[in-house]
Amino acid sequence: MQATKLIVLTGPSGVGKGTLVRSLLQRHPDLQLSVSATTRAPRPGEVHGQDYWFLARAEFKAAIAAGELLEWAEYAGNYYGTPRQMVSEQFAAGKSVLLEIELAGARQVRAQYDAEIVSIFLLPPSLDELERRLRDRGKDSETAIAKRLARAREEVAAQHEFDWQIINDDLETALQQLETAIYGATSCATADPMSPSA
Ligand SMILES: Nc1nc2c(ncn2[C@@H]2O[C@H](COP(=O)(O)OP(=O)(O)O)[C@@H](O)[C@H]2O)c(=O)[nH]1
Ligand SMILES: Nc1ncnc2c1ncn2[C@@H]1O[C@H](COP(=O)(O)OP(=O)(O)O)[C@@H](O)[C@H]1O
Repeated sequence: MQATKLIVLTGPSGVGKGTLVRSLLQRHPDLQLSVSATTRAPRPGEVHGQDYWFLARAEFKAAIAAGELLEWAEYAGNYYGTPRQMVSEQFAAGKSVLLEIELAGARQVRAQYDAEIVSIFLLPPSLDELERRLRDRGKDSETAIAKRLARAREEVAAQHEFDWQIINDDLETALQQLETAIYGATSCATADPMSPSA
């Protein structure tokens, strides 16, 4: 029986957070992924309410004013935030919730909760490889890629604020290390992440 936790996964755009989270949720259906709100336009194939709650800027600002967001931040020209309600409901039901959010949001969450948080920073093998992944993904404009890479440098510099740092080089290895961070070493004897700093 696992204790209820708030799992915060952060890392530069293109590092592979979404890819790893999809595999993690398949292997651990008990885990609840928080669906964020954003003012970013949907990418082809993204579904409202599933990938994000896609809001107009005025709607997003109204949600902030009404205190509906647990945290929020501006990223590459758009707003992103975690709706508070889903997290509270799942927590009340004894379920662990996974937030896939950027650095400023992760800091806000850490300021509100303490003991029950597991914070994880996902790193690329190199910044060159990060750029390659962003380009190969083919979902962002050149301007958007440039903004994401600039932000990546700032985010990587803050990696030690997090309990765990995991390098997403080999996907399966990173997934196993993620499982160790969340569920403990007994569920996965092969992982060897850096030890928690907190
Ligand atoms: N603070 C915060 N950041 C978020 C939230 N949802 C997504 N993000 C982050 O916003 C950044 C941009 O997300 P997105 O436009 O989907 O690009 P992608 O991560 O490259 O696919 C990523 O670093 C996400 O982790 C949220 O609710 N709050
Ligand atoms: N370990 C990995 N090795 C090589 N490519 C990867 C790896 N993990 C993810 N990718 C690829 O990198 C790109 C960005 O991954 P994505 O999950 O969208 O990142 P994020 O959600 O962090 O922005 C995708 O094309 C994905 O297939």
